[in-house]
Amino acid sequence: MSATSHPDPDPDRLPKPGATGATDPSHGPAADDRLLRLVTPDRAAELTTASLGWPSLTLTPVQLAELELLLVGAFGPNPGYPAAQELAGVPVPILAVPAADAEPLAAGDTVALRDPEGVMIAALHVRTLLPAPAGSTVRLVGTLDGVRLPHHPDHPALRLTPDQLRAELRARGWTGPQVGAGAAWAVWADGLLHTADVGRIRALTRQGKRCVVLAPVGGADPADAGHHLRVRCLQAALDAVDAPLRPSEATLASEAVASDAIAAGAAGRRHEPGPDPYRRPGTGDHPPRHRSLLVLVPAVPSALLATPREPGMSATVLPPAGGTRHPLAPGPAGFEPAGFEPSGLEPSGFEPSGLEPAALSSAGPAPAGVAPAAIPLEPDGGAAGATPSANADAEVLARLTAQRAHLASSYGLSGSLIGPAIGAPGRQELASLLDAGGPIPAELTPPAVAAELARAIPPRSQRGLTIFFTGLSGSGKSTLAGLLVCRLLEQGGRRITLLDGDVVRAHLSQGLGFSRADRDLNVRRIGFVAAQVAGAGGTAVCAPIAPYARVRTQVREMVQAAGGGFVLVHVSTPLEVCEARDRKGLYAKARAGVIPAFTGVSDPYEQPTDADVTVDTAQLSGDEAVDRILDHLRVAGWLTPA
Ligand SMILES: Nc1ncnc2c1ncn2[C@@H]1O[C@H](COP(=O)(O)OS(=O)(=O)O)[C@@H](OP(=O)(O)O)[C@H]1O
Ligand SMILES: Nc1ncnc2c1ncn2[C@@H]1O[C@H](COP(=O)(O)OP(=O)(O)O)[C@@H](O)[C@H]1O
Repeated sequence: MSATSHPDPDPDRLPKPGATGATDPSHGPAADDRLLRLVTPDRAAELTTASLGWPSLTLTPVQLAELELLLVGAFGPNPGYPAAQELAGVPVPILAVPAADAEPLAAGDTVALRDPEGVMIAALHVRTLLPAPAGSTVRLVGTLDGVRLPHHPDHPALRLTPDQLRAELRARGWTGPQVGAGAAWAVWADGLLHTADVGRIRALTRQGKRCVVLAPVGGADPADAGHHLRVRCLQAALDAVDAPLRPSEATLASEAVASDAIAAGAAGRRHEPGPDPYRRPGTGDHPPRHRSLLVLVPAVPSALLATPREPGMSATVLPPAGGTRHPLAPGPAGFEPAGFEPSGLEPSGFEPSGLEPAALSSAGPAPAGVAPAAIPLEPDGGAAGATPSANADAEVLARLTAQRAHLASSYGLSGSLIGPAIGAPGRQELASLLDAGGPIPAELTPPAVAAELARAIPPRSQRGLTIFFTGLSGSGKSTLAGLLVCRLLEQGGRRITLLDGDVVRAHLSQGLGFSRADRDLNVRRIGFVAAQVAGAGGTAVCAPIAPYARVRTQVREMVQAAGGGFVLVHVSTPLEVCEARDRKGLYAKARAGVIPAFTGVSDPYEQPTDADVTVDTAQLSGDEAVDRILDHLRVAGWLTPA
């Protein structure tokens, strides 16, 4: 999407990240790599003891990732949560808490910042609290004492701090005396790397550059299969970088060279001829396994940079950002912004960077926020597929670009490619191919990446599924669900779990009533079980009233996040018909006021606007209604044709 080189910082004002003295990074291990902002073990023990008397803040996964970025020095050698949200054009992490939770805090307090398991990561010495204009959150501003880095059980070999990456670059000889001459570039991979991206990396290596693929994984859940799938796919793509170039790739690679040349022109520098890019590893003096390197960084991935959203979008070349300027350079003495506005780094649907209020607790873990979707493909759309307006996108992109360019510079890299390459497939394009179980052409994604995706995401006909009926009492949900289950079992091929409304209430939701809160809890429980069933490859058929749209949407998202498909069936039988049937006599009791809050009579039913199938049993027989549902399942690929 954009290519930037990192010009030298203004030496009078802003130190290059990590630099504490003038050194040539190509000259062996240096004393200048001291970005890590952790206190000594003795001081950490002192802080841990003292923290027993402090208030605690349990950070969300995203806040934890942003704190990690601060502690590894990605925003400069003297981090903290500054009063300004953006310094030298680079957005910096902020820490926001609900206003009510911040009430007991005052300037001068120290707060223990903890991970979701209650382990203290840092001590925050609060300098000031800045109320948000909306009044719902408060920003904590202050300095940090880092106690330890957050623990990551996954992929330890791929997680390098800026210091460690700089050392690795030196060890590989991937540093150069000046920008552009053999120095390593960052290729940001917010989603996957496809054939066009591989071509772009090869184009860079043809220019003599080495590439470090920086994969933002901030907030990823190590127990999330999608996160691991993404990393496996990225590794497979790097293998493809070393494979011989196919003719179909050559076009994409030459486009990438042209695009990069524009960026290089904007940066005011010339490309230098590079070594033979097709030399197989192992023939050089210091043969690395790959011509490029994958590093997982605790930046928060952005949907905007994960996949092209429309043809041509990824051709945009932005001018170089002033990303090497030190974002934490002190502003005018006493400067405090008047208020705080959202940093706007993230599009809707992804968790806002640093904006989600943390939960303040005196001890122990608190509920963590939801981490950004790590599953690279959500075939039916969903949170990660949300598309904000074009203007908002442009603003967010500019801020992201500035931040990413700065981060790459912090990691010792001399330029950045940000966003997918021209020709990279969109999420929907890949999802459709995977849904159908068809081959993914090598022109779109390297075969090894396609194989990883296909292994993890089976075609719809073999994928877990939830069929979720909603409708008024007496509309026919149980009858149709029962009939549908029979038909599916007759056909074979799917393992089915029936979660009927009445049965669930007798077991899973025993004791719950019909208040909105109880109904929501009941439906969420059904959704939870359905997600487990579908995630394990089974088929859940659910038939509650589920009168509220919000919870129905949550259930859809839960099931899809578990890797299953979701089909919403609205049984739209009119109230008068349901009431006339009154099989259980409940409508009569509701009209008489004996049963309070009865759906359709004295309690709301929100008509679905997102139903995949709608059937009215006043118009259709049970068999006809089920035929319609089966037709939909076949056309959508959830069932193989009979
Ligand atoms: N106040 C009130 N409102 C609606 N329904 C009521 C109520 N009280 C009892 N019942 C009986 O409970 C069944 C609905 O339970 P659900 O779990 O499907 O409802 S919900 O989704 O939690 O709203 C529903 O069963 P169905 O007729 O199968 O829908 C009713 O028999
Ligand atoms: N076309 C139809 N489809 C489904 N049910 C029908 C139909 N026509 C009449 N009914 C009757 O309507 C009632 C629906 O009850 P039920 O399936 O328990 O609904 P719900 O689960 O939505 O409360 C049953 O008595 C069923 O026999």
